[in-house]
Amino acid sequence: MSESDRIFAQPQSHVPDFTFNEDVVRVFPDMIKRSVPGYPTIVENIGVLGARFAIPHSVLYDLGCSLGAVTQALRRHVRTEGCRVIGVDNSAPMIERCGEYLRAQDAMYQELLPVELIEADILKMDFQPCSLITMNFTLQFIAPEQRPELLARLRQSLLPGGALILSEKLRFADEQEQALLTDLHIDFKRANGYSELEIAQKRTAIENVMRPDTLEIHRERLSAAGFSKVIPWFQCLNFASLIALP
Ligand SMILES: C[S@@+](CC[C@H](N)C(=O)[O-])C[C@H]1O[C@@H](n2cnc3c(N)ncnc32)[C@H](O)[C@@H]1O
Ligand SMILES: O=C(O)C(=O)C[C@]1(C(=O)O)C=C[C@@H](O)C=C1
Repeated sequence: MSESDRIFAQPQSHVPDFTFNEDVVRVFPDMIKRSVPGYPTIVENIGVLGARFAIPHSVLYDLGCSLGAVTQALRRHVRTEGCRVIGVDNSAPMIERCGEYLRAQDAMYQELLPVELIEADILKMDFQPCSLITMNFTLQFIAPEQRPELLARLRQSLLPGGALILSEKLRFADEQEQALLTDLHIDFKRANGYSELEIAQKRTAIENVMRPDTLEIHRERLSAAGFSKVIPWFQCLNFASLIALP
């Protein structure tokens, strides 16, 4: 089982940039649930949405799969014949632990979709034709200047009738909206037991590596990448999920 997240509980003289290392992997399920409002709802419903877009005998990608929460939800909900899931992450400890979780799921249920796990940088890999791509809080960790090309390549690999499901932390152009939703997100973290020190040190750790965009920038960039329609289906505070159609 996953341990509780105490990573930022002690004062650090220098807070290093956040990485998905062994220490984070150990506490990740607890960390993401206590940090991202709506995370369990988003994950479960990506399984439900996935079932609608999955095309028989096609690939479903889970990019930045971490411990495979979305992959597991797809396996709970998608019954489309001949589909298989490919989970990709460039963190070796994530992929290793993800494999253990998926083997546990295999042992509990029958007739689950097959899964292939790949340790790779999504910026460097080639994508097969696919009916579903999920990036659940992954794009925000990709350098902004590399996002347009990645999205264009993903759009090219999507089959007609498929979809990209993109979940991201948002920022807001309107100052008041940005201030209120940031404060409410901090309230959410406090309500989940994080101290002021933990909240402050985590913010320092992620500020150089996680760069949220506004919904307007997401829309424009997805459209420039060739997506015909962008449909927000979930928002809780400053976290949202979008369906982008090819
Ligand atoms: C916030 S986590 C994703 C959470 C996960 N999708 C879930 O729903 O539980 C972001 C993940 O993206 C991965 N990642 C970041 N940049 C990547 C890249 N260039 N290629 C592959 N994976 C990447 C990280 O290693 C991390 O596991
Ligand atoms: O925005 C924050 O403060 C977060 O902690 C967010 C966030 C995320 O959105 O991925 C950052 C890193 C961890 O993966 C868990 C949550």
